[in-house]
Parts: sequence; C-alpha cells; structure tokens
Amino acid sequence: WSDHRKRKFPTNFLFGAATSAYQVEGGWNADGKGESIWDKFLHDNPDLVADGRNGDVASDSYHQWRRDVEMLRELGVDFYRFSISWSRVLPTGFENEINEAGFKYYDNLIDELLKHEIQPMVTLYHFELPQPLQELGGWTNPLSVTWFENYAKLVFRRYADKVKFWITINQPNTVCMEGYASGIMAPGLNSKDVGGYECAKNVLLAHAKAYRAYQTEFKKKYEGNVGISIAVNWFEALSNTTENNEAAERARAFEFGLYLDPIWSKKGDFPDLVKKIVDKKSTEQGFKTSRLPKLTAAEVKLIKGSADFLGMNHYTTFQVQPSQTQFEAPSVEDDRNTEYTQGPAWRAAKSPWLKSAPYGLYKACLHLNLNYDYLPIIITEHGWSSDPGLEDQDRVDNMRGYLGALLLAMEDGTEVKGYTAWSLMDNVEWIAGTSERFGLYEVDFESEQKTRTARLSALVYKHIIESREVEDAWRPSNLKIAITKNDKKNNYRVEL
Ligand SMILES: CCCCCCCCCCCCC/C=C/[C@@H](O)[C@@H](N)CO[C@@H]1O[C@H](CO)[C@@H](O)[C@H](O)[C@H]1O
Repeated sequence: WSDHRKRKFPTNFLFGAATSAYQVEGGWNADGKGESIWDKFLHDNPDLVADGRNGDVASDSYHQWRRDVEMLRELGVDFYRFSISWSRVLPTGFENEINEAGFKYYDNLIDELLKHEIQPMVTLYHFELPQPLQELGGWTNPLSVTWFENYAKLVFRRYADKVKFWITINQPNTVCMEGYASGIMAPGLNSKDVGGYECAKNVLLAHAKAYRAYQTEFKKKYEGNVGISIAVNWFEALSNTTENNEAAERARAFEFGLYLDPIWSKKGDFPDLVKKIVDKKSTEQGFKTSRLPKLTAAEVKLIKGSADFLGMNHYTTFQVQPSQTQFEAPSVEDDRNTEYTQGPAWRAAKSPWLKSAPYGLYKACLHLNLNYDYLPIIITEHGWSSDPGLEDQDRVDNMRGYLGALLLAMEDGTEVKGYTAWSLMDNVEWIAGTSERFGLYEVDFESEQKTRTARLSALVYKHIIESREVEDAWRPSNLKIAITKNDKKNNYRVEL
C-alpha cells in the first residue's frame, strides 16, 4: 500500500474542478428563470439552512462567470464540470417555453471556456427539478422520463458541437433517497417506503433515454461521451464477522449497487440482494406488489450499457454493522438494516459525515473493477470541507492522500481517465448553507463581487496538474496564483 515508488498520472489523464448551478449561480429569478425545487424548499424552510445563506445569490456565478474561468485558467485544469439549471433554460420544465436569456448565460460560459482551451463537462441535472414538474409528482411520476429526455435533447442540440463530456444525472442515490425517502434534500418528501424506489427507477430510465438519444442523434457527428455520476463512497464491514460482512454487502447494494447494476452488471436490472429483501418485506408488510418496482425486459435492455463512463463521486468511507436500533417500517432504512460509523482516528472535515480514509477510494475502485468488468471511470467529485481560511492544510493532505490512493488503484488496473476537485470555489452546501466550505478558492460572501481568493490547496492542485505527481513536501513560497501557459494541455478527446 505505501511503498515509496514515484507514480505519475499519465499525460492523457484529465484534471478538472466542479460546481453545480444552484450552489454557485445565484440569480435565482433573474431574466426569466423559473422556480426550482431547491428555490422552493429553502424559501419555504429558511430555518433549515445552517447559516441562513440559501442559493438566491450564492457565489453569484451568474454574474461572475468571467472570474470563474480566470480561476480555472490559474489552476491549469483541462475541464470544468458545471451544471445547467433546468429552470433557467425551461422555466416551466417543458420545452414549449424556452428562456433564451438563460441559455445565453451558458453560451457565454461555454464560449469563454473553449476560448481558453478548457473543456466544458456539463451535468444536465444536479438536484434541481423545475418546481412545476414537482407539482406533478416529480421523479415519482413515470412521465418524468419523457420530461427529462426532451430537456436533454434540447440541450444536446444546442451544445453538441461544443461539449464533449456530458453527465445526465448527478447522484441518483441522493436525488431519490435524500429527496424522496429521507426528505433532508429538496423536494423534502418523506416517502420512506415507496417514493425513493419509484424515483430510482424513473431516474435510471430518464438517464438511459437521454443516453440513447445522444447515441442516435449526436454521437456519430460529435463524438461526445455521456455518463452518469453516482455517489460511490466506500462501505466496509466494521469488523470481520459474518453479520458485519453481510451488512456491508447490503450497504453497497442499496447505496450504489441499485444504480450501478442496472447499467453495468452483466445481467442488468436491480441487484438480486435488494430485490430479495424488498420483495420479501413487501409481502410480509401486506403489499400486493413489491415496493421495489419491477423493470421490464425492455427497460432492462434500455438501461444496460447506457453510459460511456461512470462518474464516480467519492468522498469518504463508512464502517458498517447491522442496525443496533429498530427502524420505522416499511422504509428503505429498515430494508437496508445497516448502521454506519467512521474510524475514530480518521481526520474529520467540517461536514459531520466526512472523514479522511484514502484507502477507501482504492478499495472502492477495486470493487468496481471486480464487479463491473473494469468499467471506465472519471472521478467527477472528490473534496473536503473546512472553515473559512486560506491556509487549508487539511484539504491539501486529503487531496494528496486520495490522489495517491488513486494512482495505486490505477496501477492495479482501474481505468480512471480523470479527476475532478469539488469544488472550484466555496458555495451553498445545500442545507449546510455556507457553513461548510469546499472551495479551492475562498469566497467572501459578504463582499459585493463575492470575491474569490486562492487557497493553499489551489496552488498545490495547480502544482500536481503541472508535475502530474503528488509531492508531499511541496509548498509554494506564497499564496499568489497566476495563469501560466501550459503547452502540454490535454487534447480532451479521451478514448474511453
Ligand atoms: C460516527 C459518525 C458516523 C457518521 C455517520 C453518518 C451517517 C450519515 C449517513 C450517510 C450520509 C451520507 C453522506 C454522504 C454524502 C456525500 O456522498 C454527498 N454529500 C456527496 O454529494 C456531493 O457532495 C458535495 C459535498 O457534499 C455536494 O456539494 C455536491 O453537490 C454533491 O454532488
């Protein structure tokens, strides 16, 4: 695990930084933008936000996008992962009413990126459904599959010539289980028994329809890649007992297998383990049909193989044992029956769920290799939360630890094509507001321009990108960052 051989990222490995629309853009109702579920959720529940800062203004990227691109140039990244706000371009969610001013914002951003040879990696859906669609049931309505497909096609049509990396949906696990089951994210539904699973089915179908549409209409001409980002944190047994090993297997199946298996497993469909548990409990609980919806043979076929790459969002590791308390039933929690802890000695970030355990990334990568036949991966998010402050040594240590683990996983056969730091800048961390800072750049939320200043981690990341290696002892002489010409900039056409 820790020999001292020098390992380097290959020259065609891509480095990037990420944000999402609600978290950075602000301009929540500017120039004809419609209301999204996050606008409504936090306007209706202001007390939910830890420090009261919601996404109304956020980091003001709606106006500060030139500075954002300048920061990306300072870092020397190959690509910028950002999301399009569905409500900004289609205020009602439907394609009959297009907000040209909203599209203009993304036109400007994309053109500015390309002008500086930074590739746009566009996420079509990062947690923000247009509110009018939520009022029709949101992702629990089977029509959501068509709503998303139509929206995706419209955006593909507009940008297929400029955007070569697409992510359909960010973290279906979060969208469904935190939005519809636990309700701690928008739209805040508490449908612990059925809603989360219905959402999972529809989100997967929506993703697959968008993928197939790209294949049919755009792939040949534009040769872009379409993937999906899934939260793949690592879940392992708290100790080596049969009960704990089985609980860890359940955690992996419910937390990410539910979304990975239908796309990448040999037979497609939801994991057998999840089907077996939910089907059995549903019968015992008096349901006539399983709370886990069935995928028809045609749906299994549609979803299977519907991605050019896995966008892996990885932050941390959880140690798993069977739940020590009885969950309310019926519920996803009761189905999964797990309890998570984290190593007491692991360094803790500002977010209560986030501790540093780089070996977990290595194990997760090997797990994916073994179970999903060496699928191509781009790390589409990894990051660390802190208090404000420019000397973020913890973030630096975390990034170095995880990039070191990634190099080992690649050496051991994992097909990783790129890495994305979350986040380019401080932003609205959902209900944590701005109380948890994830940025390589600090944002002064009190200032008029939402002034951005490079942290130590920005300089270290820049050095890693330039040198393509992780040097623990490297430190800049000061915290000034400037744009350097990078002749070796990657040509983004990655072979997947
Ligand atoms: C003894 C302590 C044990 C702590 C156990 C806590 C149990 C918590 C239960 C699980 C909670 C899961 C938390 C994991 C969350 C991340 O995977 C998720 N937040 C990643 O989402 C992306 O992360 C960014 C930073 O949070 C976010 O800003 C971005 O929008 C998301 O795409």
